Amino acid sequence: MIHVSIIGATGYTGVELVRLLGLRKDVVLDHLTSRTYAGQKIQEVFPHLYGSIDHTCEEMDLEQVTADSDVIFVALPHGHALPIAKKAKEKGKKVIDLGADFRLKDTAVYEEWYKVAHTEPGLLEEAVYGLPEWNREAIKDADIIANPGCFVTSILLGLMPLMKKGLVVPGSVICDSKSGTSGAGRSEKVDNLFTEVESSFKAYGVAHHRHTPEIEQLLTEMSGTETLIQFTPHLVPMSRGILSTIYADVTGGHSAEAIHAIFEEAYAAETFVQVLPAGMWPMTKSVRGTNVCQIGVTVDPRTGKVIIVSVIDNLMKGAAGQAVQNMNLLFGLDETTGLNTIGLFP
Ligand SMILES: NC(=O)C1=CN([C@@H]2O[C@H](COP(=O)(O)OP(=O)(O)OC[C@H]3O[C@@H](n4cnc5c(N)ncnc54)[C@H](OP(=O)(O)O)[C@@H]3O)[C@@H](O)[C@H]2O)C=CC1
Ligand SMILES: CC(=O)N[C@@H](CCC(=O)OP(=O)(O)O)C(=O)O
Repeated sequence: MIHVSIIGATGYTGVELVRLLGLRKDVVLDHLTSRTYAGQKIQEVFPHLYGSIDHTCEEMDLEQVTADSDVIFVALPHGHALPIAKKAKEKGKKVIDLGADFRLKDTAVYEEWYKVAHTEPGLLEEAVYGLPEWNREAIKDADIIANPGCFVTSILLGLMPLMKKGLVVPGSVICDSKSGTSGAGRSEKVDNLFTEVESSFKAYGVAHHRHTPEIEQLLTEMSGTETLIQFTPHLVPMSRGILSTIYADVTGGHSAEAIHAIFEEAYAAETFVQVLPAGMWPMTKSVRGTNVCQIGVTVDPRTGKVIIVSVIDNLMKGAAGQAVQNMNLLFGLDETTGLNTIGLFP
């Protein structure tokens, strides 16, 4: 049995972890923490869990959580995973952080983009970036896993086959991403009110979104060449889903067929990345509720640009699903355990 605690179990990613792990026969949910709902049954806070998950939310007692758990999922705002990971490490327990505290390797970059002091540079050095399709072997032996950002996952999976082959012209990448509102979390924000979001569509974080350095760090690692990108996120009136359209110049004048073949080969063995046949383009609804990333790719023969369209469910492959995939790897399980579902369509 794997003993699991979820810190921040009443946020959107936390409750998705509860949904994914709560009925597993090989998992015991030890502690579900929340400040607001401490003392309340989670099935009363979230009626979709009614009759399935009987746990009561509690305030976090870090000593107890780290004593009881084999793995601790941290689904809190940035900065809050640092003391938890420190205590877990002292007690020899694993941490999977859904936030950004262990993603950026340079503390100065973290502090510049997140405006939070990084108090655990030593732990940062040993944390492993949790994108299994890139880093599978390292994840298996990690103590601290930095689960990637949601936009980041869609963009990295979209570009990885070309970056690994060094085919992308540095500085040419433009990432244009759209997210549903659950990407912003469950706390009250005027920007996420129905009346603000409904019948509308807007860009935000233009030229300064905090996923930019994370994407650049990973693309640089993948290609071995310092890579800057242009990234613009947008908010669209849907609850779940991310669609990223990525444009890049490639070296060597490859045809659409050749580029498509590179993607098919790169992901042939990957359960959670599906390269669609030429001419078929992904939509967010196809991956809703799944841990799958679907990718469409072509080359525009007029401009020579590669166009990649990548979709994920931000709460699944973009957060909780990927975190469970990482947990499966950590505990030597089949990576797909508990994640084999087909999307909810329509
Ligand atoms: N939503 C998404 O699509 C994705 C989110 N992430 C990241 O995952 C983490 C969780 O996100 P998400 O679930 O959306 O967030 P939510 O805002 O939905 O939930 C946050 C959770 O943390 C608790 N919390 C909030 N503030 C504090 C605090 N100051 N101290 C302790 N607990 C706090 C909340 O409960 P309470 O206030 O009751 O304690 C709640 O359980 C964040 O770091 C986010 O950036 C990553 C990828 C995708
Ligand atoms: C729609 C929306 O607001 N999305 C969030 C991204 C959430 C995410 O991936 O989380 P991390 O903060 O863990 O990187 C945003 O743009 O900030």
